Amino acid sequence: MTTYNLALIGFGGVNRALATLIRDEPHRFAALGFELRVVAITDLAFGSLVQEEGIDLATVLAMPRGANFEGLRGGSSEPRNEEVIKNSPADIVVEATFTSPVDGEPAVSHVRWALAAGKHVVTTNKGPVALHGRELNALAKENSASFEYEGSVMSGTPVLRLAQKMFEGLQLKGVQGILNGTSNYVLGRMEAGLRLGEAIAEAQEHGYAEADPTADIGGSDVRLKVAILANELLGASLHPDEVDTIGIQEITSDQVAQALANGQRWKLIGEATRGTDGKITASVRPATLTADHPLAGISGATNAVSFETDLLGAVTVSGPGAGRTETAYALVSDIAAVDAFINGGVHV
Ligand SMILES: NC(=O)C1=CN([C@@H]2O[C@H](COP(=O)(O)OP(=O)(O)OC[C@H]3O[C@@H](n4cnc5c(N)ncnc54)[C@H](O)[C@@H]3O)[C@@H](O)[C@H]2O)C=CC1
Ligand SMILES: N[C@@H](CC=O)C(=O)O
Repeated sequence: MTTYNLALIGFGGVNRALATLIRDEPHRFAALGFELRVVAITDLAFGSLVQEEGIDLATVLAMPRGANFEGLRGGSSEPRNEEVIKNSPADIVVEATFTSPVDGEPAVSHVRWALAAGKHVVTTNKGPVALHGRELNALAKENSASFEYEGSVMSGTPVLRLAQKMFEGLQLKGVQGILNGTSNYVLGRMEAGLRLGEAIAEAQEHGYAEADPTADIGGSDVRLKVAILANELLGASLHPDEVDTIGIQEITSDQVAQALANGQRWKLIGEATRGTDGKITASVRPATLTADHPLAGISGATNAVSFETDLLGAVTVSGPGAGRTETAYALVSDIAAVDAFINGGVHV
């Protein structure tokens, strides 16, 4: 059976959930026809660790926050990201550091270094895809490497591959969705009477929120996702700055209660639409939806996206939009796509 060597860049909620799956559920990967070995980890907090024969995941997963890799063989308290990405014996670089909605860094550099070195990249980080997707896909092609990012939109729910594979022969006219788990969770908890700050703290505990949750609440997380959907599925060349964005930060508990009393729910809606002139316009804004709207019933960290098609009308997909293990699954599906790429199988 093929063994893929992984370098985990970022050892927070998502990559720790992936490491836990690799440690506890090797049969899941064996069923896909490969096994996974983590040969390197880097993280701002833990430093870096390289062990060619494979890192003992039980040991590193048991390390508390505040500890670092110095003292372990091949370990350092410095996060030597560039050295690890370029020189470790990893076949696949798993990028799950923090998302910058402004310039995508440091993740953009991580992805560039890996692809330029001919290493495959799987990532849940929206920044590189939304801000530099075209350039990075070209770099991947140039270096015969695979660049996979299913988890950049709607966590483990496979919206990108589903639309790319299953909507063949249809024309997509637009997409509209609830694309942020944290804000949707927060709005639901405000309906239950919590204050905004209390609800955000709960979302952080569940692992839904960004490192800086103003990205969730202020709409910049959805702006990146809308740009990705527009560029990947509608053939646009949209920069996230071109997506008019209003978040939910100004929505008050009174407004939430008032809407409920009127049979409505506040939702943060991201959309991209192809106009009659072919131009794609996109926006993110809060809206009150009546109960009969297909997105009104989407609660908690669940997300949903409606694809507006020419022959079927609206096709709506819903599923987890955030969560550590749910997002780690996106990486599993991306690694399976890398495997298919390497073996000349079906690859989107
Ligand atoms: N948690 C979720 O539900 C989802 C997360 N994502 C994305 O996945 C990525 C990871 O998310 P989480 O694991 O939840 O975040 P997290 O905040 O738990 O972990 C990120 C880790 O990256 C490390 N890090 C930050 N900058 C670094 C640098 N320059 N070098 C090395 N390490 C660095 C941090 O120390 C932290 O341990 C983010 O980009 C996020 O937007 C995407 C979909 C869903
Ligand atoms: N913080 C994001 C995580 C996934 O992208 C969210 O809440 O949706």
